[in-house]
This record gives sequence, structure tokens and C-alpha cells, in this order.
Amino acid sequence: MKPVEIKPGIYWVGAIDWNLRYFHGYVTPRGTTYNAYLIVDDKITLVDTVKHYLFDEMLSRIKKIVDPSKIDYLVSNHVEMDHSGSVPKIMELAPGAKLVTSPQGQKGLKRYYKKDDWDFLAVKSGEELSIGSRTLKFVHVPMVHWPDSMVTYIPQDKLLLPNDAFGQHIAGDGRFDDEVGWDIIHEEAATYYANIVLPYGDNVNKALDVVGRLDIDMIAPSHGVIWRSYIQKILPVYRRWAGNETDKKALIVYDTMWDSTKRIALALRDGLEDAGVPVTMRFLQTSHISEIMTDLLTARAILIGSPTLNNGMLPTVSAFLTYIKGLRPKKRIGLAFGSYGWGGQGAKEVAAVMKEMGWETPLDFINIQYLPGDEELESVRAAGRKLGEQI
Ligand SMILES: Cc1cc2nc3c(=O)[nH]c(=O)nc-3n(C[C@H](O)[C@H](O)[C@H](O)COP(=O)(O)O)c2cc1C
Repeated sequence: MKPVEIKPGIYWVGAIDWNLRYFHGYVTPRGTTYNAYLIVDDKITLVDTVKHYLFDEMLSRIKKIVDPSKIDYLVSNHVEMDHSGSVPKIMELAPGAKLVTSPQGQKGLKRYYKKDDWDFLAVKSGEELSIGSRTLKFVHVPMVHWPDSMVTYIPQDKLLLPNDAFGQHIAGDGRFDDEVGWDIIHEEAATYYANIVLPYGDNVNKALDVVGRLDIDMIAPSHGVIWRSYIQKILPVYRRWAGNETDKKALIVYDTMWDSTKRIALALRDGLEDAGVPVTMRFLQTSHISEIMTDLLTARAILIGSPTLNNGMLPTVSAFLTYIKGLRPKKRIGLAFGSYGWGGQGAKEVAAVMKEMGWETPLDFINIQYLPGDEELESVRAAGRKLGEQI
């Protein structure tokens, strides 16, 4: 388990979680990494740590470079336990270390680890800390994606350590973006953004303004690969995501018990395609809601279908809606649809959630009793066409 020198005197000493497939609610088919960075200067500094069960892996990498008891500063950019999980053990090994974090970070770390004897250095946004030939500059980025979040910038190395921002869940032998390739990283960065960062677009924009003023040639996040070749490609993409900018395309998400709602979904697809709108279809029994979020990130029209079950929508659909309500995608055009037997509350409830989220709903929700007939499907197709013309 070797460390990787990413800049002269700066090492990746993180850990690779090859087997992780589920991360607080979203699926991670490629696993992930927890990235920690060791800076060897007059003051030995470790930026972030790894999930608790991978502590030994990180430690073995650190030991190949320095004696861990010599660590002077431990920077905690973010309290969440995938990055702070090994803070207690490092503080035990390096009792003289100062724990550098934001004031909110100090509060959060105290709440999680119940340690009163840690020597905290709570830094303000913009504050600098000299560690010898380098200066660490800390910038708070609250709610990207917790209140304590901050980034660490090292001007002498043109290096930004932004913690979760620009992260992606990829485990692999390559540490750098160009070793993995744009398509995979772009997809994983999109999934990460859609499932973690999407609600905080305004804060991301502010953070991007700050980043835009910095001289940077490397961005080393806390998950996945390090950006060095695709920085100029990912920055504008992040801007688009932060601004809820979407493409002229539609996403149809549905569940069904006896296929009536599916037939409506297919007719809507045909109508949208008539209008020249590309369509992605997602069936809630076979696609995980976190994967669907990646499609939703760039789709302008979102059509969601549910039959009525016991006076409401299907639980799979309500779980999906609960998830997207929290992630707050904006500037979307919505259409609810479904099949029912007598009361018909399912599609009605979906439409109400779309309104609550502030989506435009130019067409009334579609609700068809039992199995839709040919004529009904023709009118659904026409509705799809009409919606497509407005996207
Ligand atoms: C267990 C069960 C409960 C149902 N409850 C309701 C209900 O409360 N209100 C209603 O309008 N229809 C209800 N229905 C009827 C379905 O909504 C109807 O069969 C519909 O066409 C199913 O659409 P699907 O083929 O897309 O699953 C129920 C059906 C089942 C199987």
C-alpha cells in the first residue's frame, strides 16, 4: 500500500473502499475512495482522514513517509465520518497535533467524538496558516454540503483540497482523472452531484466564484480521482448543475402493478419522441432512485407515473418523490400520470408534489381508469407531443 506523491512533498495517503456498494442511500457500483493528503513541510500536516475501518490502510501509507507521531496539524475540512472517522486514532498517535477545522467543524467533531482534550484551532474563512514553505488558506463553503464544510488551498502548489466538492465514487488503481477517462468520471461526478450536492446550488455558485479567483492546476477531492487534466472541463459543468440548467430531454419514471401505468408511460414516450424530445425511461422496480437522479440532473421534463394503491400512490413512487423533494431540483417541467380503479388518488398526489416543488406543470395530470384503450392511448400520445413542444 504505497502513498502517491501528487505534488513534490504532498502525498495521497487515503484508502480504497473496493467493496462499498451502498452509501447513505445511494448505490455506488464502482466503490469509492476516502482521500487523505499528507504535506511534508516544516510542520507535518495531514488533510482529512478515512472511514474508521480503513484506518490501518491510511496509516501504513503515512508510515512510509513520516513517523505519524510527528504530525503537527490535522486539518478536518468536513465532519462527516467518512472523512473524520480516523481523527480519534490520529489524535491518539500524534498527541501534540492541533486539530484545524472551521468553528462549525469544531462543534460537530465534539458532538461526534466526545473528546474534550483535543487541541482545536478553529479557523475563520480566509484565514491562513503557515506550515513552512507553504501556506494553507482555508475557505468556508457552508452547506457544500454540511454547515462545517471548508476547503483548503495551497497557493504555492496551485492545489485545492475541496473535500466533497468535485468528488466521485470510484475505486480504482488510478489516482488521477486522465488515468480513468472523462466519460466515467463525468458520469460519477454527475451521480455524486445529483445525490449529494444538488440542493445547495447557490452555495456551490458562491464557492465556484471563490475557486475561479484562485490559481489552480490540481483539485484533489476527498472521494475518487484527482483532477489535473479535466479541470477546465468540469468547472463549467459544475456551473450548469449549480444553476439547474438542463437539456431538451425528458425522463419518465414510473411503477405499475398490472401494466396500465406502463402503457401510459410508453404512449407519453411516443408523443415526446414525435416532438423530437429524447426520452429516458426508468422503472422503479429495476432502477435505484439514486441512479435515476443522474438522469434527472440534466432532464428538463420529468414525468412520473403511479397507479393508485389503497387510496394513494405506490410506496416506490412516494419514496422517489420524498428523495427528490429533499434534493430540490428546480426549473423542471412536470407531468403526473397513472391508472386507477375507483378513487384515483395516486396520480393526483404525484401532481401535488410537483406543484409543491415549484415545477411548471403546463398539462393537467393524466389519470385513466383500469386498462387504457387505444383511443385513450392516442390522446395520451397527443399530450406527450404537446408537452414535448413546450420543452
Ligand atoms: C391491492 C390494490 C389496491 C388498490 N387500491 C385502489 C384504491 O385505493 N383506489 C383506486 O382507485 N384503485 C385502487 N386499485 C386499483 C388499481 O389502481 C387499478 O387496478 C389500476 O389500473 C392499476 O394500475 P397498474 O396496472 O398500472 O398497476 C387497487 C389495486 C390493487 C391491486
